[in-house]
Amino acid sequence: MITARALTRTFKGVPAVRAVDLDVYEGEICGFLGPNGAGKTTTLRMLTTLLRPTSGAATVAGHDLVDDPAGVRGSIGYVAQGGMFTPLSRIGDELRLQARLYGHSAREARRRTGEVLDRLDLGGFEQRTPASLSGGQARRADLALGLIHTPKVLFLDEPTNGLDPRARAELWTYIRGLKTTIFLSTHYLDEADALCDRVLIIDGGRIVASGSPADLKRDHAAKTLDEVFLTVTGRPMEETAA
Ligand SMILES: Nc1ncnc2c1ncn2[C@@H]1O[C@H](COP(=O)(O)OP(=O)(O)OP(=O)(O)O)[C@@H](O)[C@H]1O
Repeated sequence: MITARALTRTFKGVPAVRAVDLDVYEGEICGFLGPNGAGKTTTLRMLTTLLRPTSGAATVAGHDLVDDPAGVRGSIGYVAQGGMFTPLSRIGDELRLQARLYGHSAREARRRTGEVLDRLDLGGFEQRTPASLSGGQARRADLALGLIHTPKVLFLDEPTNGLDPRARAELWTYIRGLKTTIFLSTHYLDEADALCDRVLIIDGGRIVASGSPADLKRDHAAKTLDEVFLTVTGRPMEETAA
């Protein structure tokens, strides 16, 4: 569903992402981990067509990132950090608007809005504003917005950031239940372990480890992904977190 080969981005000659190769397969949840400044957001922004690669190539859902950015955009959902809704909008209005922007009729937009809210246990929340939701509900509403056009690949940037441990674990259940290909960045190693089929660790703009959580732990003789992270980056995740 996603392939990248030697994907590179420099800012004024300074490399942020260096020759990254990655493959994400249909239906899997792939976690993208790394310290602050490692290149996660830059990679995510390239794969979602928000930033042009300096060199290298990638396809998302079969569409070339550079030659067919519109094809990529039509096939993906992107849930950015920090809330997706306009503060004073009603949840239902914004979802319907988003569906219309993807070309659906008013009737189909209503149907999709109801369906996606039900799927995320937000039935009855159509008239609510984002400010009236709990942190976990707000993140679920963000997921709903990312899913309204039934994307083939969903990109999630730190989906559980700022949630308490219980709300995070609850959101994992919803994310698992989406049954679509998901590429998510996180700095929670327990999250990657619990949620992801496969994990990529990026450091200094390069992929320094990849594999299923179980394989990574076995290969590095580690009990936890924290230990794997320490081995491959040379420092614990907590030290690198903002
Ligand atoms: N627009 C930009 N101009 C110049 N440098 C940039 C720009 N965007 C990112 N960088 C640099 O590229 C490197 C990678 O940044 P990026 O935001 O991709 O890291 P990250 O892994 O997402 O970090 P964080 O976890 O802090 O969000 C950093 O050194 C950053 O300062």
